[in-house]
Amino acid sequence: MKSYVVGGAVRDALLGLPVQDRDHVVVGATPEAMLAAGFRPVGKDFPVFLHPDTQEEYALARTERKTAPGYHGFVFHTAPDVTLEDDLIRRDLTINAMAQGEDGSIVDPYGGRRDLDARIFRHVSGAFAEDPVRILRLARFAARFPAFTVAPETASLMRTMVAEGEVDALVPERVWQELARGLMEAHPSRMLAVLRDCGALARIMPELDAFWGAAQADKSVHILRVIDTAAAASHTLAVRFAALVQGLASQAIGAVCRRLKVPNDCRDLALMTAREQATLARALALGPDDLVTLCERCDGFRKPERFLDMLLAAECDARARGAAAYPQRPYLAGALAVARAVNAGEVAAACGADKEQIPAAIRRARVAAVSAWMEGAG
Ligand SMILES: Nc1ccn([C@@H]2O[C@H](COP(=O)(O)OP(=O)(O)OP(=O)(O)O)[C@@H](O)[C@H]2O)c(=O)n1
Repeated sequence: MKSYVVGGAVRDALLGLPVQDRDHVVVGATPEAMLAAGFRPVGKDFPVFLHPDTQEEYALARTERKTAPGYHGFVFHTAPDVTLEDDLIRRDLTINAMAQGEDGSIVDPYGGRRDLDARIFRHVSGAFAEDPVRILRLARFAARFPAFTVAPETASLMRTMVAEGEVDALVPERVWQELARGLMEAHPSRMLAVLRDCGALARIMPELDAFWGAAQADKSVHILRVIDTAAAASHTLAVRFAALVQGLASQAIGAVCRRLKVPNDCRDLALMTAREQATLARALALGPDDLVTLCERCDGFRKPERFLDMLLAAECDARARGAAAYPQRPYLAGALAVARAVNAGEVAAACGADKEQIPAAIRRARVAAVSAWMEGAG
């Protein structure tokens, strides 16, 4: 039996990047031999084992064949006569289809090194088309490695796959998982551009895809800028998602979130940011009463972090439009802090037995505090 490091670990090492996880392929072994060597079985779908000491994953070399649409329609074949080349040819991209032997030598039957040097995403074989997740993976890799371009034959294959409905067969969880990972990369705009080019964006998020319509050409340029602005500021996933979709109507955001099963925190922040856009734009002109109303409407007293996240997402939009600064953010954060500092317990106690008066009294105290703060600041 022989084992090799494969996939992302080889790619990243050759790119001079830190290697996170090392996956291994084992050739010439059987499950029984792995167990006898002390490996622990983990694979439900595939024969995968954990190394007894390093806990790294070792998979038996396998071939795969698609039998039905969607993510689960695969049968795999594993046997001691499945070669390393057999295993590598079923993989997605040439840059992910290299292996490294225990002696350090690189096994590269499909031109991965050449494509890595030329910064090209190229599919290894027709097997790429058997797994539509790979379209999303490629788009996500584009967000991570922005200098790479898509090989013309791979771009063409992806367009065919999309046209044949492959992307529609993906489960929402899987789509969101890849999108979310891509949004967290350094250049998410590249992911959107790749998805747009192959037609997948129109299937996954037609609401955003419409921004590329002729009359709206500058809108697409803007969202690409917004999302990269959010990434450059290292914002959280929720902020990045809100930054991305804030230009959509609430209904459209709701539709995207339902379709992709977007987590609640991302959805809620996106809806709130879109809803408050106009108010945030004129925040500096709001009076104390309106400022407190805004904080209340956004549930800022109970969820101040989300309020601040909304300001971050809105700031990305302003900066992507060329604003050198976004004074609304410190201003509204300041107003919320002052209003939150009002001791609601004390105000309530001062109301005595008249409990119905409490909410109005707390509100008055908050407005008074914000008003005093504005005078002090002004
Ligand atoms: N749909 C998929 C998923 C994975 N792979 C192969 O399995 C390897 C490991 O997959 P994974 O760990 O998901 O990705 P990495 O390439 O390691 O990338 P990342 O750095 O994002 O983990 C990939 O390199 C690729 O060879 C594939 O061909 N098709």
